[in-house]
Amino acid sequence: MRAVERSGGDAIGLNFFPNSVRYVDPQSPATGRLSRLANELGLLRVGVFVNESAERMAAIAATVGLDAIQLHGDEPIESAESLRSMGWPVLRAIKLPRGGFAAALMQERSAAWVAAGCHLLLDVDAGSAHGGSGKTLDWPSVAAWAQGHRSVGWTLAGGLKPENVRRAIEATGAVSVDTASGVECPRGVKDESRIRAFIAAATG
Ligand SMILES: O=C(O)c1ccccc1N[C@@H]1O[C@H](COP(=O)(O)O)[C@@H](O)[C@H]1O
Repeated sequence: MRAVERSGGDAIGLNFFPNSVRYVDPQSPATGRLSRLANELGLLRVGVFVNESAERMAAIAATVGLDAIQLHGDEPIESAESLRSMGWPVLRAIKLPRGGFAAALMQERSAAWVAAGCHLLLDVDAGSAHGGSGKTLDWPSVAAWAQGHRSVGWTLAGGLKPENVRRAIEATGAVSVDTASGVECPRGVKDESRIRAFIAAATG
């Protein structure tokens, strides 16, 4: 976490999906300590959830101390509306095919979430794993959609790593990027040098 802050990163993700290799227990004192340290370092704390009720997400967010909630499953739009009405910033993962996709598909999958006040997180459809696939999107397709939707807030995710994040930014015009597996070695364990290299490549 200190590597994120020292290198100029601005957020961390706390993953509350029990099937994920990155899962952290919301009841564990260690998770609360992690959250407090992130807050002291000025990092935004994003909770990653899959198919939890809005009430449970809000309760975990309040207990652990989160700044935003990332919906990365098949949640209904009502979950986002409910969280937004409670004042929580919401990021909605829009899961897209690996190959090229039409801007109309992206529009169809994202319009209601934008209308509900969500920030979009564009990721590859990882099936039952939901996220953390390490696979990249078709960046030209992302760029084609983004050019027509300049007022929409979005973040690029999906297989980003030190070796490709600069190319991804240049190809898509992303102003914010997110990664999970791309800064790990071995899988599931964050690697300080990869975090530094990722942020340097993204911001350089
Ligand atoms: O990381 C996970 O295990 C995960 C599980 C379930 C939902 C989301 C998850 N992570 C998110 O997936 C994207 C892409 O990950 P990657 O960079 O391709 O490894 C990432 O932004 C995480 O927020």
